[in-house]
Amino acid sequence: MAAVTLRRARCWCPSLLQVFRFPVAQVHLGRPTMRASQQDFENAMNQVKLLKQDPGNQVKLKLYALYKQATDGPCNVPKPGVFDLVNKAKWEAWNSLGNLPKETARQNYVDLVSSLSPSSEASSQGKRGADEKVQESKDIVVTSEDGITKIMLNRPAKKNALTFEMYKEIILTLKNASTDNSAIAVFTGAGDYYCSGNDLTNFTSAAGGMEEAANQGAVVLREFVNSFIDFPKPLVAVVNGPAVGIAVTLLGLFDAVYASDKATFHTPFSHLGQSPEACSSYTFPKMMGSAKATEMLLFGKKLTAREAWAQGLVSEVFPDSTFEKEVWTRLRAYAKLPPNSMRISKELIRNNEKEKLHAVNAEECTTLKARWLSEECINAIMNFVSRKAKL
Ligand SMILES: CCCCCC/C=C/C(=O)SCCNC(=O)CCNC(=O)[C@H](O)C(C)(C)COP(=O)(O)OP(=O)(O)OC[C@H]1O[C@@H](n2cnc3c(N)ncnc32)[C@H](O)[C@@H]1OP(=O)(O)O
Repeated sequence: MAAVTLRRARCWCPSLLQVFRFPVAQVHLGRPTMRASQQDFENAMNQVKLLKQDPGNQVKLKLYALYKQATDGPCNVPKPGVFDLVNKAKWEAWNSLGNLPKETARQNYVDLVSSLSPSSEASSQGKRGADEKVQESKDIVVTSEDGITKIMLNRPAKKNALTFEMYKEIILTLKNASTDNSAIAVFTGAGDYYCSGNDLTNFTSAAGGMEEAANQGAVVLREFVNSFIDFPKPLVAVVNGPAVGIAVTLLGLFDAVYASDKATFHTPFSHLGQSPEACSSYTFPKMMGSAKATEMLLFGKKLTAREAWAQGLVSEVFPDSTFEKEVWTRLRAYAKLPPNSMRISKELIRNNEKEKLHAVNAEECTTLKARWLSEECINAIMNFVSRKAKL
């Protein structure tokens, strides 16, 4: 009979652990099996504690599921309720293993941990060093050259989805850029996406539960959007690929938007049980008329770059093959224009509706806070999370 002592792991980011408190166990299961032995299993559990980098919620879910299957066998406990987000995701991950034999689960656990082990971390870091990409690990890369502050969303493996930390970093970056020596500020994305919008695990991985996360989310979002409303210099988006959610709605607060013809613009708020943000409930109908804004903001119609141009959301579309070269050449020329003149002209344009934009932002944040706690939204987010958990 197995004797299992549960305790909490102390590794990676504490807030993530609070979410997926998968047990690190001292397990005595008796005889070793033909494949991964009990000792291998225990070693793997210890290795997990030594990981320097958070492997992400999906991997943690997988580890949790394999651990439970290896120790308790197939999942036969009741499914947690719809509002018990974390336990429901864990249950789904475990349940998805069906009747996988304990020995196989144990072997899979050992294999998974070994793929995350410090030696593989070290070798991948070594590769990065050889490429001299010093800032590779940062999610927001800020550079300043030729009068341009370039703000690159740099989380390509997650399609540049925005974490809470990234929102906060961007607020600070814009604050710095508003007083630095550059003439203009430019946002772009690393990899094939511009940005896939809000990281949908922001809420499932919040330490203090959904209500606390919704409160904090609304405060951060309001400040985040305010920093775009108030940014004093020309703000340009170089949309290198698909944009989703808040990455699209924010564009209504930019001064110019240049898009590759591979870019798409998608705001699936109703699909997510959410509502528009970044002042788009005001800027989109004003820009494209209410019929077209409804198709995007209520029905989640995805636009091509050319359609977005036709609606006034995009300034100009470029062939992907020449996009980077053409756009940056142009931006370098714009950045040589007299900066004070550009700043004053922007102020004239923006001052006409700054007050209105702040009021809209406040109302949208209040509305969203309630949406995040709704069953429609919670279900949509959990569907996304659990879809991945089953991979
Ligand atoms: C302070 C809080 C403010 C909140 C403001 C409110 C903002 C609202 C919004 O922005 S709503 C929009 C939210 N975004 C989405 O709904 C997009 C969700 N993602 C997807 O639908 C797809 O991932 C995709 C279409 C962007 C890309 O699909 P595909 O090409 O098939 O790639 P993958 O799905 O395999 O994605 C690769 C990898 O990235 C992870 N990922 C992508 N987008 C997100 C995201 N928005 N949140 C979290 N994770 C994301 C995805 O899970 C994969 O990870 P994995 O490799 O499985 O670990």
